Amino acid sequence: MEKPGIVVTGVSGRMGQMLVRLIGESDKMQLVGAVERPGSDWIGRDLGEAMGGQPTGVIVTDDAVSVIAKAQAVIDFTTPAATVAFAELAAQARAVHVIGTTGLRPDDLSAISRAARHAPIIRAGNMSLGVNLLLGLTRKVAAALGTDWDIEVVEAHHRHKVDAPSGTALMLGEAAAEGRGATLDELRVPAREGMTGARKEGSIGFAAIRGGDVVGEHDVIFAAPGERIVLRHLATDRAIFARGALRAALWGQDKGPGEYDMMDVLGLD
Ligand SMILES: NC(=O)C1=CN([C@@H]2O[C@H](COP(=O)(O)OP(=O)(O)OC[C@H]3O[C@@H](n4cnc5c(N)ncnc54)[C@H](OP(=O)(O)O)[C@@H]3O)[C@@H](O)[C@H]2O)C=CC1
Ligand SMILES: O=C(O)C1=N[C@H](C(=O)O)C[C@H](O)C1
Repeated sequence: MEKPGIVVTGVSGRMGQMLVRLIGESDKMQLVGAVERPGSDWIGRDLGEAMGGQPTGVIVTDDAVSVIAKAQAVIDFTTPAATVAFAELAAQARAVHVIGTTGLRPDDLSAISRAARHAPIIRAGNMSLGVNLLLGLTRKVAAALGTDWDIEVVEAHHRHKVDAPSGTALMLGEAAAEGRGATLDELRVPAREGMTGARKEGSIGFAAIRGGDVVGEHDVIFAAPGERIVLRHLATDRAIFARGALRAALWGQDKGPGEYDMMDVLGLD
């Protein structure tokens, strides 16, 4: 069988470049397209050269339609608006769409669900094995402890991150809420400031730190009088996310239309 052809969107970005490097090292897939934002100074350049290395023959384009039309998978770590547009294009091409983009709003998620009627979409706010294992642990611990244990999710990321709380923090909050038989919307407390009043029993709080080059750190804190449990994931290399995304692109090749996540890919559910 021929190796699946992959299009990477947002190729000049932190995740885009990491994906291109790992696809170059893989013998299971091939890069067939590199997409950037219209107006980017990478457009029209050889991708390898733009990344500071040898020419690859892949020219960076803003014409996503033409490259996605010949791809088996699109791997997408960009922005919510771009991701919604790519979901429609991938659906038209019946290509697997792997979405790592975070900060998606309810309208974006509805558009993604519509696209998933035509092709498989695999979306996760965190594609690492460690975080996806942590989701299960968080659900279990939350289910085992009563509401006298306060749950707080604290995350830290690099100074360039534009959304908060992180997609991972929200997934961890959802897992904790699920463990308590509720939805996150019911229990979530947004970032605190000012005279907030005392903590509401059973709520789930979030706090975000931004600075330097932190790749991604997440703590789920369970705090009770006299003791605390802290579940922690530390990412020190973006390759963990890219490897998960590549695995998802291959996993999706024989799947029908629908929405999937990394728990499905990793067989963790
Ligand atoms: N699920 C996961 O495991 C992970 C998710 N992420 C998420 O992935 C996203 C990207 O992160 P990161 O790589 O750090 O961000 P970057 O800003 O480094 O990369 C995003 C790239 O997308 C490009 N882009 C923006 N709009 C378009 C468009 N319309 N068409 C094509 N390309 C476009 C940007 O171009 P330009 O800069 O020129 O605007 C940029 O190159 C974020 O939402 C982040 O939270 C990150 C890591 C792991
Ligand atoms: O923007 C990032 O960098 C990351 N984003 C994802 C998130 O929002 O959780 C995943 C990871 O933490 C890195």
